[in-house]
Amino acid sequence: MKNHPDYQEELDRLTFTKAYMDSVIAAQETDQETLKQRQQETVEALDFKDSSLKYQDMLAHSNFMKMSKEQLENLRKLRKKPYFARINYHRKEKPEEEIFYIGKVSLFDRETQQPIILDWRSPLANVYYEGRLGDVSYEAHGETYEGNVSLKRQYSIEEGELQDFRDIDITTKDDLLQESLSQNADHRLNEIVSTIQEEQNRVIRADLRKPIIVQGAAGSGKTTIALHRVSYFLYTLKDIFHPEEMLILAPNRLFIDYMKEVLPELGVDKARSTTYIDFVKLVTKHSFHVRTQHETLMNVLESGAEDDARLEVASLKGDASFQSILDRYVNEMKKEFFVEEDITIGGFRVVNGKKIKRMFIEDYAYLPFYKRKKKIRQVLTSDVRRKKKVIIEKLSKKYDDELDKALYGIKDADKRKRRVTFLLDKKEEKLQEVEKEAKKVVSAHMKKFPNYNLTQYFKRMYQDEAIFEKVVNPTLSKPQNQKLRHHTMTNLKHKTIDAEDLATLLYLQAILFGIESDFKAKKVVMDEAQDYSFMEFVSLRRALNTELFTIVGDLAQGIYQYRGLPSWQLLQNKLFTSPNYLTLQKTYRTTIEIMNVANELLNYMTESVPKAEPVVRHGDKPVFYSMEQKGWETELVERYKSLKRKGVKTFAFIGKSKQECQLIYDHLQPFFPDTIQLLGEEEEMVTDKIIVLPIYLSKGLEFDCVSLMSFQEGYHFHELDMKLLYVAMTRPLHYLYFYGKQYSDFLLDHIPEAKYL
Ligand SMILES: Nc1ncnc2c1ncn2[C@@H]1O[C@H](COP(=O)(O)OP(=O)(O)OP(=O)(O)O)[C@@H](O)[C@H]1O
Repeated sequence: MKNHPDYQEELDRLTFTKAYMDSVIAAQETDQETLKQRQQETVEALDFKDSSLKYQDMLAHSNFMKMSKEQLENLRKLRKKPYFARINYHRKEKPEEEIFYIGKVSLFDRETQQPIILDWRSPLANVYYEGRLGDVSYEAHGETYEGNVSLKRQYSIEEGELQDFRDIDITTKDDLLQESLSQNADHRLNEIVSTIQEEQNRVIRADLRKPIIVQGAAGSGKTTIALHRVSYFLYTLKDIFHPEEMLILAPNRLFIDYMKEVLPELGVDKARSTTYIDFVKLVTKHSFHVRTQHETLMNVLESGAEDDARLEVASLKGDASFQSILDRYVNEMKKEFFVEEDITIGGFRVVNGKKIKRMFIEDYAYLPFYKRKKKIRQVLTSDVRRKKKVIIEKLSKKYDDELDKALYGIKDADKRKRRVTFLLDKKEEKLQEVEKEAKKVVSAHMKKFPNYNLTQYFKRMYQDEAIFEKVVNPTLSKPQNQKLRHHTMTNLKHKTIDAEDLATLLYLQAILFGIESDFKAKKVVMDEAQDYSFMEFVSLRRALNTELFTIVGDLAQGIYQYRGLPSWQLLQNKLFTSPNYLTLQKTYRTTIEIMNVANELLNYMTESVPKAEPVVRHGDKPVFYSMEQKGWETELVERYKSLKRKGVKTFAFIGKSKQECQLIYDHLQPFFPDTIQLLGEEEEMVTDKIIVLPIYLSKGLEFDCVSLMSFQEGYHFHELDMKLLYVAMTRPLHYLYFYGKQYSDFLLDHIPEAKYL
């Protein structure tokens, strides 16, 4: 690097950038006098010549910047690595080529508006990610700018010191990517802004106003890219969207913790990240116990009862056809709001019943039913108040006229007195009656409207046989009907619902009661999206009333296939108007040797998902170790120690089910007394421990070395087991081992022998 002709220039640039950052940081912290003095010192310390004047100027401007605390904090962090790339770009309209340095956030010279660092999310930075050298164009503010890139350079900067830099051209492979992939996993998502690849960049920057569905192979960067898209979204639409309006849905809390590590870096930590189960609980405030899809999966795996009615019912409740059942139910419930009686006070009609019904059906049709009810109450209250005044005036006038008549028309004093007293009393009584009636009439009328809560609505759908039959019959067969009702009613006796009922709750909540504005996300990101049922998508779409979904998943990893999405087409055809659909085929996590084995399983799956293409990185072939051999545990310990010595950091023992994991833990704990952790759903991973976890919890995670273990539960040659195995096999970065009784425990008998040892 030191012999490179640009070495000095690069060194100077880094020194200047750091000095500039220091000035900006100091400007926020220090008083102006001290600042001037400090700047003077910094300028004197900079000994590069040509551009020093320009730099001095820039430094002098740095104190005008006003920054938020957060920006300042970011700047401090970034000082260690201000930028990671540079482009030399000649825009057609400009007289000469310009140099741009690209980093995680932008920094501008206040006076000239020239970028000192260009944000990776800015339109111009797209040029770095897309294509290679030569003619390129980029879009900003609806305009296309043509130009030419003559240089793309990557930097490796550590603790503020330039370690290395190299140029990318058509022939050189992406060294930085290779280097980054060869590192160890430390239970967190890596920083990848500097190595985002072209196909990934397309996902990040795809039209932000449209929903996007991404089918991506295991390890293709779906999670990472989805989060970068969030960051890009917030940057590009910062004036319109706030991070709080963003909802990120992940499969479990463990995964959320894992994601959160990367969120602050991307500036999206204020987004709400949660699971679908927790989100529905928050929004609907239901108090049922939820039997999760994970529990169901475990039951299936541990009891082998795959034709369980529970699975069939879950599949029915998640299916697209269930929406018509719910719509029919909602329609039935709607009829109860058609209250058509007039409102009268003192015998006068004050509101026409037809008008009240019309308010519900037409005027407030855009509102949820109970919000309409509330509006109607408001309108009726004000109508009654207004009309009451008129009635009182009319009545008063009527009695006053009669009084006049009595006073001036009745000659007999006694008669007159009686008549006047009578009229005065009558007037008083009538007016009081009107006042009294007016006070109560609206409340009394509103009682004619239904008044149930969400739980009651949910129960009623199943408990009221006539309604149930009416709404379900057109869609389901008799036996399906019976199973659905029987299963749900049994659940309800135990105050329990299935995870698949949550979509019903959210759907009903949205239509009947509406969603509190605090929970109304405008943009939704769904990871591991293949595991959501169609109705879960429908319920979110309906509840949040937005099309802005980023949906990433992999059908080959659909281990909840009894309820999950059968294809992405369903979303494309039935849920969104014209979503973008993109695929990510290259896989970055694991080595060619491991992927070669995992890819074999895809041949046997019913979904036609393309095979993952590993980025060129070789490693050891996966190895099978027999548990029949005496002393295999001691060998395992030795293997572990040797890998540790080699610098391998994270290890996982993965079992098919929770039960299997308990066996793994119990058996191996004596061999790793202080270094093994059996992971539960609510627990955090302890650093430096070997993690024992079931496949469903390993989703989305990665480890340097993964050992699949089968004490009791082997994998069978059918769809679910192949998917489970595929998920497990694609977790390691570097090493994959199988520990079992025979090769067939891991379906290795269906995989060419040459691919493993
Ligand atoms: N462009 C990239 N540069 C460097 N590393 C990358 C890049 N893209 C992805 N990776 C790395 O590849 C690994 C897999 O990424 P990620 O977990 O986002 O993939 P995924 O598609 O969600 O995987 P899975 O579906 O198997 O859970 C991570 O370690 C990530 O940092």
